[in-house]
Amino acid sequence: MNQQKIPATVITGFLGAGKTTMIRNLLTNAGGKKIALIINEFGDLGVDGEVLKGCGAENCSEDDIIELTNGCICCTVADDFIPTMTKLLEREQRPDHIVIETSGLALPQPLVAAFNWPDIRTQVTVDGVITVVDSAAVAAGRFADDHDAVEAARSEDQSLDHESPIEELFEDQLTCADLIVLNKTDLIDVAGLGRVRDEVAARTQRKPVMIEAKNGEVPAGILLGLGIGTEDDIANRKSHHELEHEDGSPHDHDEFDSFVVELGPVADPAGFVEALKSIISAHDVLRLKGFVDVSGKPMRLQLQAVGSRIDHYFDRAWAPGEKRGTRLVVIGLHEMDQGAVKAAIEALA
Ligand SMILES: Nc1nc2c(ncn2[C@@H]2O[C@H](COP(=O)(O)OP(=O)(O)OP(=O)(O)O)[C@@H](O)[C@H]2O)c(=O)[nH]1
Repeated sequence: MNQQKIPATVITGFLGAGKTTMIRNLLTNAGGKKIALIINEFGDLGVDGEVLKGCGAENCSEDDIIELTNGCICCTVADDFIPTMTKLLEREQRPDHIVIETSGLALPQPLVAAFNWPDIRTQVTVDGVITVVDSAAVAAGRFADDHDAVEAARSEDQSLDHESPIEELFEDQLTCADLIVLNKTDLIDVAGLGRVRDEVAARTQRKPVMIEAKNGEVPAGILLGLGIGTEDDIANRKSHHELEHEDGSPHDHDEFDSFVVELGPVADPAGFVEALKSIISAHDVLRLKGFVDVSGKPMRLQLQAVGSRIDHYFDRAWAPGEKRGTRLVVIGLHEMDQGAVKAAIEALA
C-alpha cells in the first residue's frame, strides 16, 4: 500500500447495529489522529450527525463531519460522494484518516468501487471495511429468511429476483467486510453468541476476522490501520445485486421506506415510549429515531428504537432560540402502512 495515500475506513452494518455508537467511541480514543468523518443515513432527519457533532472530540471538529443527505451513499456515489471526497482532499489541512459511515441500508460495494476512480485512487485507499452486526437481532432471527413467505411472494410475482431484502443486504454487508464487529454482546449469553458467530460465518464465503463488542467499544488501534487496500479486491466481494445484474442495471432501495413524524410536546415520556413499542411491533417498524420535546423540561430527549428495543436519554439542553419539537424518523419495509403508523404516533402527543 502506498504510504502517502490517506487511509479511509468504511463502517457499514444494518440499521441500528451500532455504527454511530462505535464511531463516537472511536473519536474519543483515536489519540492525536485527525479524523474526517463522512456520514450518510437513510431518512431525512440527520440524527447521526447530531449525535457525532455532540461528542465534542478534539481530533474531529464539527467542520470535519460531513453529512451526505441526498439518499443512500451507494446510489449517490458519483453525484455526492466523489465531489465530497474531492473537496475534502483539496483542504489545506488534510485529515490523517477518513472514516465513512454508510447508511444501514447501503451496499458497501459501490462505495468501495469509487475508490478506484482516477482522482480518488491516487490519493486515498480503503484501509478496511468494518461491518457492525447487531448480535441480539441475529440471535432473534431477524436476518433469517422466512423461506415459505418468500416462496409465496415469488409464486405470485415471477419478476421477483430477490430473497428477503433484509437478508440479502445483511449478507452483502458481511461479504464486503475485512473485519466484523459482533456488537451488543451485552444483550445475549455466551451460547447465543456462539450461534451468532456460526450464522454470520455461514453467510459469507470469505473469512473475515470477527471480534466481539458492547456499545461499540473497540480500541482505535484495532479499527484503524488494517492496511487492506480493499478497492483492489472488490471482484471477490460482489453483492447479490451485482451477481444478478452483471449488465450494471442500477440498484435501488425500493424495498424500504422512511418518513418523518413531527409532533408537539410530550407530557409523559415513559408512557410515550411504551406506546411507541406497541406501534413498532404492530407495524414491523425496523428503525425509529429522533428527538422528543418533553413538556416543561429544558433538556432534549433523544430516542433510539431498533425493532421494539428503545433507548432514550436527555442528550442536551434545547439551545436558546432553537425551535423545540418532537421529530422522529421511521424506517420500515415498503409494505409498512405509513399512514397508519403516522396517525398512531401523532395520536400520542
Ligand atoms: N444494549 C446495547 N445497545 C447498543 C449497543 N450498541 C449500540 N446500542 C444502541 O443501539 C441503538 C442504535 O445504535 P446506533 O449506533 O445509532 O446504530 P447505527 O448502526 O448507527 O444506526 P443507523 O445509522 O440508524 O443504521 C442506540 O440506542 C445505541 O445506544 C450495545 O452494544 N448494546
